Amino acid sequence: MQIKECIVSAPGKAILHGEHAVVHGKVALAVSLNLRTYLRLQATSTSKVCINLPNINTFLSWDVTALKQLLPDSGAELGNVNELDAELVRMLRNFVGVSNGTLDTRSMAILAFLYIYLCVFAKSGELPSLTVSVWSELPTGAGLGSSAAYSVCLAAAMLSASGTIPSPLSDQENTARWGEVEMELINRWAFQGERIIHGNPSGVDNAVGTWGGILRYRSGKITALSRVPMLRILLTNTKVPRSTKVLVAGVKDKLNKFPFIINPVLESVDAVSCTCEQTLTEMASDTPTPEHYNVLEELIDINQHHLNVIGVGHTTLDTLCQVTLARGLHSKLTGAGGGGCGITLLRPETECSVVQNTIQDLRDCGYDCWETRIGAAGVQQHSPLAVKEEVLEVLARY
Ligand SMILES: Nc1ncnc2c1ncn2[C@@H]1O[C@H](COP(=O)(O)OP(=O)(O)O)[C@@H](O)[C@H]1O
Ligand SMILES: C[C@@](O)(CCOP(=O)(O)O)CC(=O)O
Ligand SMILES: [Mg+2]
Repeated sequence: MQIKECIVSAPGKAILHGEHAVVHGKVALAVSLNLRTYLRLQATSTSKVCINLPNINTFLSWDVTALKQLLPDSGAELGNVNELDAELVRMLRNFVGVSNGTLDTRSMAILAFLYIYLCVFAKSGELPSLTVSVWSELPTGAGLGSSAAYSVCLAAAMLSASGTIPSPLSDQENTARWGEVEMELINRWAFQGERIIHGNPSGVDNAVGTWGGILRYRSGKITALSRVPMLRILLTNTKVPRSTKVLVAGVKDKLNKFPFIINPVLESVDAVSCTCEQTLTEMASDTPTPEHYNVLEELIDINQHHLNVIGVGHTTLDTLCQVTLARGLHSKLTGAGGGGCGITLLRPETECSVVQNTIQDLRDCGYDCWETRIGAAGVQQHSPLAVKEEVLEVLARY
């Protein structure tokens, strides 16, 4: 088989409103970030499959012959793109030696890689030897969708390398995007990767990683919001580690235990997302007014309280809210919570000195804090010429 080498990237995301509620069929609004995960796939003649994941200090390889033994004898279809093949996941767990229910970050990343590799290449008839290296600008496990960006890159690279989807790069272009049909397929395989890492993902993160921009997401229905004002957002990483899988499972337990208490909270989060969407649409079609920003701030405060009610807050996130409020700015957690990252809305009239002082206050708390640009492009393929030198250097190191 002729393996097509490639470099792909996908963005991280911030959820404006609707995290957790979206897992239970409610609306979420999410934006892509200008922080990306990059993956380089190279063909080799070593008869080995190698994976290099420097962000999580994981470097492994397997003989292709050993991996072939995981394929069904009968030539039966392996891993349907629309559902997770539980038997294959069980075999892979045995193969890499992890127990069911493990939360070990490395194991999840490896399982997702092997699962997508086996399913995609088994369909194309042959398991090739190759080396995959992944490097991300995103903090891992901090609420900015690193797992989804990783899964989107895995899906795009393997579908492209196997020839399942064509390369979008032309001679004149150094960076290009796939068409709708290919992106749909990338998104579906990425969702299976997210399932392995998260347990029960809503699919919003991989949708943003694939399409980029600003999306409304509900039960698999993705709507791109084309008319939105340019929002200025501060991102703060409390650096408290947490696992999306554990937090999502915790909300489910609470919902099962107190359905009449938690369901109305999730309904209210849904209404917050819808009101935010309406406000953003109004702001884009008219000149944004201070009153619009007051509404956005109130929605942030309401949602942050709701997220505390459903048990995904953290004292460091409370501190983030208090510190920014002391400077007149409103914050909420973003992603799964329990630590990780929060977002702070900046108003157009917020003075530069206020932003700088807020960033310093948050850094004094031991947090990372920076202003971000939202709405970056979704999954892309790059020629080496189009990749920043420092990223290429890390990818080429292994
Ligand atoms: N660059 C990366 N390299 C390897 N694995 C990654 C990378 N980024 C994310 N992952 C996988 O995703 C997991 C983090 O996912 P998650 O808990 O959902 O946090 P988040 O998606 O908010 O960053 C990691 O433990 C790892 O398994
Ligand atoms: C909590 C949730 O809504 C978002 C999780 O995002 P992250 O993995 O924390 O970046 C889960 C999901 O939508 O699958
Ligand atoms: Mg995640």
